[in-house]
Amino acid sequence: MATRIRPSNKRCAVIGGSGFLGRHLVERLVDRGYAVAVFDIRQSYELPGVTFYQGDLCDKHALLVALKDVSIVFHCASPAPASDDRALFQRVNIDGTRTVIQACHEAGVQKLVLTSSASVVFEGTDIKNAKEDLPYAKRPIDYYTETKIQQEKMVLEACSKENDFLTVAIRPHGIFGPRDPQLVPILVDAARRGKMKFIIGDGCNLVDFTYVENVVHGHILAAERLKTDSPLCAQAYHITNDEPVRFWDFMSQILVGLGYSAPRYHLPYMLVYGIALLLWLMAFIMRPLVQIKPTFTPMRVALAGTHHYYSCARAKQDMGYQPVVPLKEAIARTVESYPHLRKGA
Ligand SMILES: NC(=O)C1=CN([C@@H]2O[C@H](COP(=O)(O)OP(=O)(O)OC[C@H]3O[C@@H](n4cnc5c(N)ncnc54)[C@H](OP(=O)(O)O)[C@@H]3O)[C@@H](O)[C@H]2O)C=CC1
Ligand SMILES: CC(C)CCC[C@@H](C)[C@H]1CC[C@H]2C3=C(CC[C@]12C)[C@@]1(C)CCC(=O)C[C@@H]1CC3
Repeated sequence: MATRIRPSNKRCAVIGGSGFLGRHLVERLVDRGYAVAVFDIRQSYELPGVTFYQGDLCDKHALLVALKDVSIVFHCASPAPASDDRALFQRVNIDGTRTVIQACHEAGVQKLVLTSSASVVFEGTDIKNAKEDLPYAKRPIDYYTETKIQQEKMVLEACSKENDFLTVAIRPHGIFGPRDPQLVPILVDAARRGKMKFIIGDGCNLVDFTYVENVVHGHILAAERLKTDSPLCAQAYHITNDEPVRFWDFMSQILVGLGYSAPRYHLPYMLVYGIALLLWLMAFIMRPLVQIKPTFTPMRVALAGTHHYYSCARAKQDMGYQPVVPLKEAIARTVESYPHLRKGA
């Protein structure tokens, strides 16, 4: 019988390694002595110890080149949630993830760590300290969430101890930190256009915002603790800062840190949600004629006006997870990293 030569445990690949989370993950893996292959549709930087492979993850042949001699694959590529393009989400998150799994099998990869999302259970209503056993959203709030659910199911179902292929899913929530192209830039853009004067709802809703280095720490712990006899096999894990914060306090701290005023006036949640829904519908109908990108999408309004925080007790118990950067320090580091977005810059 032919024996399969095991690739070195220190060779890994990061699919989506040019993105916000992916690049932070790559930098930390290199610090820890891993040789890293980045597979991404674009190359955004260069780093010693990292080999770049540019390609679409739906292309198995391109993936196989990057996965040669790799033992661990981190899959953190996805179209941006704001793209709202159903066909693109289906192609990349569902068909593409199926291709990633096939390529892992063919390349002899032993571990696949998926970046899922805590929002796979979010339906637009309050979630308080939820554990991972909460059922997937029956009515996902957008195509992004819908396809993240399918993606997570597919990766966890692919776990097979017999075939020496182990999988685990990390569910972060509200990732923020230096170089994030979403949260801080969108917030500042809204503030600059005078749209951040209002608090949606009573402003008391608690939310998890997770510093990117904590998310990276969760991914690396998961990869290193994922073994045939460990409880991590085929499981999903919430990774948060473990410090739920009022959504509007968090936004205000970022805004004030960058020199903008904090929102002050309250608007009823249902009113804003109704307007956002109407705008989304109009944008959808007019799409063939003109591209409109509303700041306040139904998803964003739901996220801004409800509780959504998650327990990471399972990650603490099974992989010894603890956040490495507390929220206060994380906000300070983030604000400092965006000098170009300061008021007046
Ligand atoms: N940001 C957040 O708050 C949260 C994110 N997540 C998950 O974390 C992961 C990383 O998110 P984040 O870093 O914010 O996202 P980014 O958009 O910054 O990174 C994703 C990377 O994947 C690339 N990519 C997209 N499509 C393909 C493709 N077909 N083939 C190869 N590469 C592709 C992107 O390229 P391009 O930019 O050109 O599209 C980008 O470089 C995602 O899976 C996301 O669902 C989960 C919870 C919260
Ligand atoms: C205009 C303001 C009302 C809101 C500005 C901030 C928002 C852009 C962000 C607040 C919560 C964020 C969030 C995500 C994206 C950016 C926010 C909406 C995700 C949707 C990213 C992908 C996920 O998997 C879940 C995230 C939840 C929180």
